Amino acid sequence: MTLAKPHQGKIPATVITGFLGAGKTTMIRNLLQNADGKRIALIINEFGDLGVDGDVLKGCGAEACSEEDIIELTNGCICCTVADDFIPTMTKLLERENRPDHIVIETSGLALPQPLVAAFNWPDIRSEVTVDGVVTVVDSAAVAAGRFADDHDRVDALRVNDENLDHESPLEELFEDQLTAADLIVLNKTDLIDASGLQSVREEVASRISRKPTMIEARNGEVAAAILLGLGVGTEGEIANRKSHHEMEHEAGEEHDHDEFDSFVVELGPIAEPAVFIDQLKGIIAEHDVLRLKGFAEVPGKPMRLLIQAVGSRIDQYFDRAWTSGEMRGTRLVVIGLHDMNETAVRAAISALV
Ligand SMILES: Nc1nc2c(ncn2[C@@H]2O[C@H](COP(=O)(O)OP(=O)(O)OP(=O)(O)O)[C@@H](O)[C@H]2O)c(=O)[nH]1
Repeated sequence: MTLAKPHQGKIPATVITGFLGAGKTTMIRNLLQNADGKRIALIINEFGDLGVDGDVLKGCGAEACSEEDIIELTNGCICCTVADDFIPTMTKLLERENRPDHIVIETSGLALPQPLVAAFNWPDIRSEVTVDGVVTVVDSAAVAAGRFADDHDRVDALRVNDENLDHESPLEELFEDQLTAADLIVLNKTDLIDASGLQSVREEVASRISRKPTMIEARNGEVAAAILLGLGVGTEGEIANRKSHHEMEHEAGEEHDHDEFDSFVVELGPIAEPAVFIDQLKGIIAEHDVLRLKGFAEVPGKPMRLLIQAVGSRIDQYFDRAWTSGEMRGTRLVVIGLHDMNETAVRAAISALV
């Protein structure tokens, strides 16, 4: 007698999480371009108002995922809008005649994966979909630089202004919460550190979780589709044992929110000298400890728009596609930082560059 597998017939869903700029969108883009014939539906959740990730992925031209299979959830972090946004989106997706082979969900870099994974236990979802696995992408260079460990001074400073701030460093906590949820950890950006740095990153990551999920290394999120989409875990059944700091605090009567982080959009005119602009932007990011900055710029005389991606003060830029005829040209950048970031000063400094 063969026993039916518990997940048989259900659509597998992979949850991709990881801190701001770790390389989630890059990994998904690579996945869509190498999806081994699978039809993938993509749900993208982003912190910040510009929808840059969705735009990057829609532009990647992969057959595995047509534009109508890319659904953007922009109404805040997915972990806080599960009932209002995520469940109705999933229900609609499941009602489609032409169902996907696999669902991939990119959480915002600030989201806690736990409430999202727990939502797969809702009866209407559970009967149709299972969580194949949670993949946590790690920016190895940021870990090696102490991004998630050494901001205790900053937290102490924040605490002086906000006596309700009872957590350890918000970055450190979030980093641990995203690792705690993982079935697979991808140590990304290995091109930016050497072998001994990478070994320290492995040790640091391992020290922050009690379970031992598989860790693999990657550059530019290049991980085979068979690995990413073949974990077969059924994580919804295990997530109750992978509690986040926030869930533990919630059980103690505290609410969860994202007040520790802030984002805003800066709109500018054309950028005449991109190289000079980027160079000066680096200085502003470092001075104000901006965590993430991304968006598109208009360069006079160029038919293409310039994609600008900053993670800390490391900035990538390239012309990603031509402006379309109906599109409003201009420069729009989303800026994300901790809630004590001085928005007025950052806005003024960036605006003064043009
Ligand atoms: N050097 C290097 N850069 C990388 C690698 N992976 C991604 N990047 C760059 O890092 C930046 C952020 O990558 P994304 O894929 O947008 O990161 P993300 O996790 O989706 O970011 P958020 O959605 O904002 O949280 C981009 O400029 C990427 O090109 C890598 O392995 N090495």
